[in-house]
Amino acid sequence: MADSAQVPALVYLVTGGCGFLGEHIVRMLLEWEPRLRELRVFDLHLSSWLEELKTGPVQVTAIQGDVTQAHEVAAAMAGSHVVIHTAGLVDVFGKASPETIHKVNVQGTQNVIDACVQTGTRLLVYTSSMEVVGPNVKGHPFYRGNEDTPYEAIHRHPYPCSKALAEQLVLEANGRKVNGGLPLVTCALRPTGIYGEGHQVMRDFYHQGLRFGGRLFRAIPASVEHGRVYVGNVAWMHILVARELEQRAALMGGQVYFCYDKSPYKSYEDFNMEFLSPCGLRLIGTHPLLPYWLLVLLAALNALLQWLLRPLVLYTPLLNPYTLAVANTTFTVSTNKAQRHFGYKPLFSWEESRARTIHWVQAMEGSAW
Ligand SMILES: NC(=O)c1ccc[n+]([C@@H]2O[C@H](COP(=O)([O-])OP(=O)(O)OC[C@H]3O[C@@H](n4cnc5c(N)ncnc54)[C@H](O)[C@@H]3O)[C@@H](O)[C@H]2O)c1
Ligand SMILES: CC(C)CCC[C@@H](C)[C@H]1CC[C@H]2[C@@H]3[C@H](O)C=C4C[C@@H](O)CC[C@]4(C)[C@H]3CC[C@]12C
Repeated sequence: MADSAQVPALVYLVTGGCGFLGEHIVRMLLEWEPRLRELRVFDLHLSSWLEELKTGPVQVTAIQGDVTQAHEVAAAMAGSHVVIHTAGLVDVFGKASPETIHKVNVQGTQNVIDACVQTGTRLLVYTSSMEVVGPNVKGHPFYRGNEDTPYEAIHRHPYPCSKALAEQLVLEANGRKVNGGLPLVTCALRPTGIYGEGHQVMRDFYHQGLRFGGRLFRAIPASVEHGRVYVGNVAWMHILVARELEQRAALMGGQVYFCYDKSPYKSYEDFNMEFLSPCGLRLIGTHPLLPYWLLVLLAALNALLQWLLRPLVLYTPLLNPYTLAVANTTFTVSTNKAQRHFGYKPLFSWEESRARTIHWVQAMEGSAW
C-alpha cells in the first residue's frame, strides 16, 4: 500500500455505502482519510446525495450493483486497496424471505471475499453485528460483556444466522493469499443497536408517537439494558480499522471488535426517549402497561397475521416474537479492545451524539417540533 505520507493514492470501496451506516462511513472517509484518491460507493440503490460529493478533490465513483452478483462485485473492486463491506439485508420484521437474507448477507459476503482474492485487494473490513453473539434463543442476558465473554450463541432467526455465517467467512478468509501472492487481512466490527441521523426504527417510533397524540406506551421493563452506539462512532471505528489494518495485521487480522462509545446503558425505550422527549413525546408508565404474557401473545398474533396475509399484503409490524425477545433481553457490552488494538476513542461524546440525533428528529418531515 502507499506510504503513509499524505499522498492521495488509495482507492476504497464501500459496499452498502448509501445505507444508514454506509452514508456516515462515506462522508467520514472523505473528511478523515487524507490518503484517499478514489472512493467507490457500491449499492443496490444509489442515493441522490452522492452527486454533491462528486465536486470535491477525491474522485467519488457511484456504482449501482448487487453483492449477490459475483461479477459485479469483482468489477467494482478491481484496483481498490481497501474494501469496507457494510451492505446487508437488515430485516428482523419479515419483509424479505430467509433465502433472500441468506443470499445477500452470506453469499454476498462470500462474493466480496472471492473478489478480494481475484483482484488482489488486501484489506477487508466487515460490518458484523452484536446479533452474531446474541441475544440467543434462550434469552440469556449478556451484561456488559466483552469479546471474550463466554455466551451460548444459538440463533434461529434468519438475520442473526446470516450475520454469524458471514462473519465466520470473513474471519476464516484472514491470511488467504490474494492475486499477487500477499495475504488478505480481514476483521469484523460488531455494532450493538446503532442510533443517530437516518435511523429508520427511530423514525418509525417517532411517527407512531405522533399518531398516539405524542405518547408512547412502555412495553419493556426499564431494568432491561440494551446496547446502543452512535452511528458516527461506528463509522469512525470502520475508518480507523481500515487505516490501521495493514500496519497491525498480526494483531488485528482475523479479530472481532464490538462497537462501543459512551452512550448510557438503558432499556431500548428509555434510550429512545433521550431523543424523543426533547421532541415533544412522552413515554407513558414507569412499568410496562401490558403484562409480558400478553405481549408474547400479541407478537405471536402478529406473526400469524403476517403469515396469513402474505399472499395479499406484506404485514410487517415492529412487534413480533423475535423483536420482542431482543428488546426484552439485556445485552450490553463493556470493552476496550478497540482502544488497545488500534487506538480507538469515540469521535463523538454522548452529549454530541445525543444533540445531533435530537436535531435530526426535530428536522424530520411531519415533526411536532
Ligand atoms: N442498524 C443497526 O442497528 C445495525 C447494528 C449492527 C450491525 N448492522 C449492520 O450494519 C450494516 C449496515 O446496516 P444499516 O443499518 O446501515 O442498514 P441499511 O439497510 O440502511 O443499509 C444497508 C445498505 O446495503 C444495501 N444493500 C442491500 N442489499 C444489497 C445488495 N444485494 N447489493 C448491494 N447493496 C445492498 C442497501 O441498499 C443499503 O443501502 C449491515 O450489514 C447490518 O447488518 C446494523
Ligand atoms: C417490543 C416493542 C415494543 C419494541 C420493539 C423494538 C424493536 C423493533 C427493536 C429492539 C431492539 C432492536 C434491534 C437491536 O437494536 C439490534 C439490532 C442489530 C442489528 O444488526 C440489526 C437491527 C437490530 C436487530 C435492531 C432491530 C430493531 C429492534 C429489534
